[in-house]
Amino acid sequence: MRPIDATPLTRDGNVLILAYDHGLEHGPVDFAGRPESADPESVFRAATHDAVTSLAVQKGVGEAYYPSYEDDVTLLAKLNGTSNMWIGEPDSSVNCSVEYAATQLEADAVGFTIYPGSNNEVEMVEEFREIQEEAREYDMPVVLWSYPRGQGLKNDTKEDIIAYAARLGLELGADVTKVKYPGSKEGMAHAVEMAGKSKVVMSGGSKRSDEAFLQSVRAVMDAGGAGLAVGRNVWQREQPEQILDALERVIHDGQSVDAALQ
Ligand SMILES: O=P(O)(O)OC[C@H]1O[C@](O)(COP(=O)(O)O)[C@@H](O)[C@@H]1O
Repeated sequence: MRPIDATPLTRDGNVLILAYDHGLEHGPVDFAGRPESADPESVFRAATHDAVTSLAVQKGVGEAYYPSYEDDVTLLAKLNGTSNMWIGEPDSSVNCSVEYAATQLEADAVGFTIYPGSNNEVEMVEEFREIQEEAREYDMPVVLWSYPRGQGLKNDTKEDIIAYAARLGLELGADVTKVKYPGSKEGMAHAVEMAGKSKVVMSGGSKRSDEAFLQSVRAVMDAGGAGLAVGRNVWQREQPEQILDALERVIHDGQSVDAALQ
C-alpha cells in the first residue's frame, strides 16, 4: 500500500500550489482585471518560479500548454470542476480520469473537490473514493479541495466547520487537504490538528492587499499548516513574480511579513 505522502508536491515539506482552474469555476470574469491572465502561458511561466511546488489546471489547459513546461513545472491535474452557470445544489462534474491524468497529461498529482453538506455529498465522496484508490496505484499524491457548502451551509468558514473539512481529508485519504481560512491562527491550528498526517493548505480567496494576504499565509504557517493553494492573489496581480518572491520568503524561508515585503 502506498503510504500517505505529499512529497512530490512539496519543497522541504511545504506546499505552494498555484491554482488556475478559474476559467472553468468562475469564468472570464476572473481575468478581467488583468487580461494577460486569460492566457495560460502567462500562468505556466509564473509556475516556473522556485516558490511554486505545483500548478493545478483542468485537463484541457494541461493538454494544450503543459508539453512546453514539463521540465519546469509539477502538474496537478484537477479532475473535477463545474462552471458558475450551474445553479443547483453544489456539485462538481468529473472531467478527467486518474489514468488519463497519469498517462496522457503526464501529471504528477491529482486534485478533486468535494462539497460536504451538499445534497450531492454522497456521490462526490464516492467519486473521490475511486480517484483516491486509483491515484494510489499510480503513486500520485491526491489533493482534496474540501469546501463545506450547500443546503444550510453557505460557503461556511466557521472554525468548527473548517476543522471538520480538514478532518475529512484525513478520513478520506487525501495527502493534502485544501480548506478556506477560518479567520484566525487558532482556528487553523485546530484544523491542522484534526487533519493529522494529511497536510493542510489554505485556499487563497479573492484578491487582497499584499499585507493582508501575507498575514493570513504567515498565520497558516505559524498554525502548523503546510502552505497555500492560491490563484487570484497571484495571477490577478500585475507582477505575479513579486508576490511569489514574498510567498517564497514566508512559506519556504520562514520569514515575517515585514521581512518578506522589504
Ligand atoms: O469555489 P470558490 O470559492 O468560488 O473558489 C474556487 C476557486 O478557488 C480555488 O480553490 C483557489 O483559488 P483562489 O486562490 O483564487 O481562491 C480555485 O482552485 C478554484 O477555482
